[in-house]
Order: sequence, then C-alpha cells, then structure tokens
Amino acid sequence: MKVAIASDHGGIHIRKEIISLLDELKIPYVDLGCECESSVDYPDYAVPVAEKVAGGEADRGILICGTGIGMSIAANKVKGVRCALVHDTFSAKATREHNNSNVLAMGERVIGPGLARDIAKIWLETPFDGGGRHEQRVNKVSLIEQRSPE
Ligand SMILES: O=C(CO)[C@H](O)[C@H](O)[C@H](O)COP(=O)(O)O
Repeated sequence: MKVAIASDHGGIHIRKEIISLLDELKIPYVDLGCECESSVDYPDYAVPVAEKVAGGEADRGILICGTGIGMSIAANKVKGVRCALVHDTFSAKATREHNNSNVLAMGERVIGPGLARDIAKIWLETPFDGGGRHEQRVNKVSLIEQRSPE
C-alpha cells in the first residue's frame, strides 16, 4: 500500500503525527505539503492527493485541515474518490468496511494527535467488507459519478 498525505496550515501537526505512524508501520508515502506555517488554500492540497488516489499512483490518501471539512469536500469532487471525514475510531473502521473509503480527512482543530493516530491506524488496517451489500452500495455511488456532467 502507498499513501499520499497533505495538510493545509491548520493540519500540520497531525500530518507530522500520521507521517510518524506511516514510518512506524513501514507504509510508503508521498508527502505533498504544505511546507509553510502561513495561510494556504485547502483545495490546492486536497486535489493533488485525490488525483494521486484516483489515478492509481497512491492506494490511499490522508488529508488534514482545521476541520477536515474543506479537504473532504474538495477531495470528493475528484472522480473515483470516496473521502470520509472521521473524528472517531468507530467511524474509521465502519467507513473502510462499508464505504471502502480511499481518502481519510481529519480536522486538527477538532481532535488531538493521539486520537488522529488511532483513527488513521484503524483506517489503514481495516479491509473493505466487499462482495455483498456494501459493494452494491459503493457501486451505486460510482454510478452517480458516471451520470454527472463532465
Ligand atoms: O477548510 C477548512 C474548513 O472547511 C479548514 O478547516 C481550513 O483549515 C480553515 O478554513 C482555515 O482557516 P484559517 O482561518 O484560514 O486558518
């Protein structure tokens, strides 16, 4: 598995925490910034991660901003991306099992680094419960993308 990760200025500390988790789990990753403490725009970081996942260069993406909301909205505009905004461990497991989410968004102004690390670990390690009702529902979500105008 390869992960693409990015944050805006509101998510730098949790991004560093998750990078240390990825190192610990020996999961390869590409860190797409941001590099600075100054204010940046979350779509400029969400879209490159989402496109790496949609294009197959990364298997999963992780995005952090202040709330996770802006990142998740932007990432979900990219076809093929199922970005889940998660702030609890139950949802981290459920969104992998039920939604086969391929991008995780979290908010550093909502949760601390310890919980973010636990959420990311569970999300990375939980497989999709495919082959049944969940796969059927995820396929219906993909069909919505196909009927949307370009
Ligand atoms: O996009 C967001 C909210 O939907 C993120 O939380 C951003 O990090 C936040 O909007 C940044 O706010 P700031 O006042 O520019 O620091």
